[in-house]
Amino acid sequence: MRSERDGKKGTLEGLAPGERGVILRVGNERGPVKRRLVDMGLTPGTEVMVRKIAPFGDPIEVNIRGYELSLRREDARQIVIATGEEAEAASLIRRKRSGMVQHIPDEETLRRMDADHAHEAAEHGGEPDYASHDSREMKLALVGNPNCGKTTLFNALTGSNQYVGNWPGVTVEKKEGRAQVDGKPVTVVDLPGIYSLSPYSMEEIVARDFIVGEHPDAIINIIDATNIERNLYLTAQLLELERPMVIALNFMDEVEKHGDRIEVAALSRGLGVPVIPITARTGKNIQTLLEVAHRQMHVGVTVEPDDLYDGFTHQIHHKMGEIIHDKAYAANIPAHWASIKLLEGDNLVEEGLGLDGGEKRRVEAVCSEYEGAYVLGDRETLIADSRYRFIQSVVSQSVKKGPKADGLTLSDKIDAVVTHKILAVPVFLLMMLAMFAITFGPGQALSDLVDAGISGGVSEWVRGLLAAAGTAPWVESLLVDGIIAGVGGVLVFLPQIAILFFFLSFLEDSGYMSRAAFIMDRLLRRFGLSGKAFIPMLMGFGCTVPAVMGARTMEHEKDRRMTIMLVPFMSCSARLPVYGLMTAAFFARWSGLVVFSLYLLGLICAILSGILLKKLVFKGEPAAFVLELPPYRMPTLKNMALHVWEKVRGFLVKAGTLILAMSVLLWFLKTFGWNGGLTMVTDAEHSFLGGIGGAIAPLLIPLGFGTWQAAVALLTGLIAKEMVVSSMSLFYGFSMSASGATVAAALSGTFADPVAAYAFLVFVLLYVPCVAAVSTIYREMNSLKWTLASIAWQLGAAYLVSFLVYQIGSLLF
Ligand SMILES: Nc1nc2c(ncn2[C@@H]2O[C@H](COP(=O)(O)OP(=O)(O)OP(=O)(O)O)[C@@H](O)[C@H]2O)c(=O)[nH]1
Ligand SMILES: [Mg+2]
Repeated sequence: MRSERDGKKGTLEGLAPGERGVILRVGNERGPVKRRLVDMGLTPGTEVMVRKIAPFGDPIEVNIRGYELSLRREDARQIVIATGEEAEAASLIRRKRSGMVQHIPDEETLRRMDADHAHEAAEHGGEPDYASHDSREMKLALVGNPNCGKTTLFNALTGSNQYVGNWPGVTVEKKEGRAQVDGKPVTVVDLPGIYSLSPYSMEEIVARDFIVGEHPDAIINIIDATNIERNLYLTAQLLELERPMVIALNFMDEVEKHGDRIEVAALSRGLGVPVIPITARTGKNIQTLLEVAHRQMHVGVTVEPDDLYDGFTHQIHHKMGEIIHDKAYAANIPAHWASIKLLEGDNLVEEGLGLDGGEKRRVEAVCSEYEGAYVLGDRETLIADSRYRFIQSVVSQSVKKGPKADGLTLSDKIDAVVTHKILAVPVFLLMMLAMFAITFGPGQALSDLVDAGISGGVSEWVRGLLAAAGTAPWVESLLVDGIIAGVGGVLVFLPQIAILFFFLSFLEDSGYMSRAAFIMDRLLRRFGLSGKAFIPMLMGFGCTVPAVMGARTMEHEKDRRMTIMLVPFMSCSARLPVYGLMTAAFFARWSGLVVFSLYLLGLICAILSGILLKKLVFKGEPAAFVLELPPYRMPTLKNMALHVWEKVRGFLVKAGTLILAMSVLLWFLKTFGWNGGLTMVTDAEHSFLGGIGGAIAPLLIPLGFGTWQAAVALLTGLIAKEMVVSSMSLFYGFSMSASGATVAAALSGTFADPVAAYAFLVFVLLYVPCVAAVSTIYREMNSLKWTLASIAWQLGAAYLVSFLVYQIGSLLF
């Protein structure tokens, strides 16, 4: 019998935490999962180590090429590995074999290639077009892997405040901004992150279409210097585009902290493009970067990407070029790149070129020749391998890893708890509980202070002023009962909203989001979603609009639609004022717990909907789950303050515009009615609102709050959820500094008991989010049918669940 040390062959799935192996083969069939694995560095010959196994035994987290990646067991099963001596033997054989089959082009071929290149350059105008460059504003594209700091750099260059977070997939659409270089303005374009130029998900397609289709004048390729090998894989593909390019070596602060050394000059020599070390977070060296990028735009193409491949790949690539070269120029697709993409089997490029039958057959023949010559794998892996070997040769000459920090890194220590196989889920729930307890505990006290200020101070002051001026009673009513009650009623919740966003932004900036996806994958997969869906769901605690857009990172269209259907159930911050008002009135001592139960209920409804939708509509296999887990980073105060401020500002603007206007409108509709003509009514029940609300109210009786006030409040909530609070304070005219008991007494007309109040909260939690969210859903779904379906689903869920809550609750309490 052989001992463990002798090594064994098996799949990655079989490794225990801490075990290492060398990849022999990745998958049998070509497909998106396999391509993604290969793009992310899982190529034959690479060492992998299993780091962790998620709660419930799936997915697993591996370390590959110096970074952490999570993948499912079923995908890990496709990866054949060897361990111990077996691994050494395997890599020896591999080296020999690949040496054996390497064809070095002979002198004659090389000469012919050179001549071709010269010919090509002359024919298609290799000279840069200075005149046209000077007459229009030039465009610089920021391109790089997800989470490598593109947006941070974008913000530093353009002075913008675009969203930055420590997880892959923050940016999902392209954004333009302006920067100055040599006194001239240039346009800088921030793009979603990509791992390769073979896109999978919607936001990645945006990036590739821009880079390849819209011809930016130069590319700034940002590289995470702490993870250079994997990042350079995209660089290799960008070099294939033969565009003016400069490399921004980001995260230099972390490199220095780790004690690594990067020979920038050697790296630049190896890659054939300028490399500028920067720290995007502090803005260090970014002006130099901009100047070099600008120079590159004028210099034009500076690289000869043929060096990227081994001799045989080079030769095959050349053959491919001969077949498609004219078509590529006609289709305005870079020929060198198109040839290599065809060899990799990229369908999008194949369609774009519009090859005829004969050409397709010749392309196939070349591909077969390529695959046939190697014993090691299919063309996709072969090309990736070729690129990675080039990268390794460059990296080995330019990067010196510092003395490895012995023992566990900080990230490991945090992960030991946060992704622990038993503790992970309780830790998540505890974190949420703490977040809501603080928001609704001490946060509530802060709100009360503001509250006292507004109602005690402002209202009384305005009342006094108006009385002194002797204005008509309706003016006082409009100002005090309409505007101050409506807008002020919402404004008092500002501190709580700020606190909630402070916590959310801490989670987003720290690196927890990817871990949450890692922990939840197994659970979410039950209803056919990947753990990635959990990221948009968590974002939904902030605001539904960006969360719905965040679903773009889902690889399958089905998954994306389903995620969009679920996200509105997550309780957004606009619902917070409603919780604040009602819990203070009806659940004084238990308000934190009651609110937590609502957040949890939203989550549960999302998951239950997922299970149902999966059974009914979105049948099929869940998409792959391959997700990078970035190291934890201490969130910067500046970034968090910025997030909070953006939200607070948005909230203030909303209060000053939408909510103000709506409050005036509501006041009007509540104060006047139609009685043969426009008349001021004494009893609001006879007002316009009373009429509208009264028509809907009977529907709400089974839910416990069948009054016109509740009906109207819910209607106005469609405009913005905060309006529910404005409406209530408008209708019941309770003073805002009133104690919970007084408010409860005022509201007792609608809510006979806490059960009815809770049912109302449940309805507010689950029913259709605001118009802004619905219009985002419409845009992202790009279908009226789906938008209506989503509205109907949410209304149905809200009605059903609050019905159950009220009916069952009334029996129990
Ligand atoms: N220490 C350090 N952190 C940085 C630096 N640049 C960016 N970060 C952090 O890295 C994380 C990712 O930054 P982003 O700018 O959102 O990255 P991105 O490339 O736009 O990511 P996606 O939009 O997801 O593709 C954030 O937590 C940043 O604060 C840097 O130079 N040093
Ligand atoms: Mg970004």
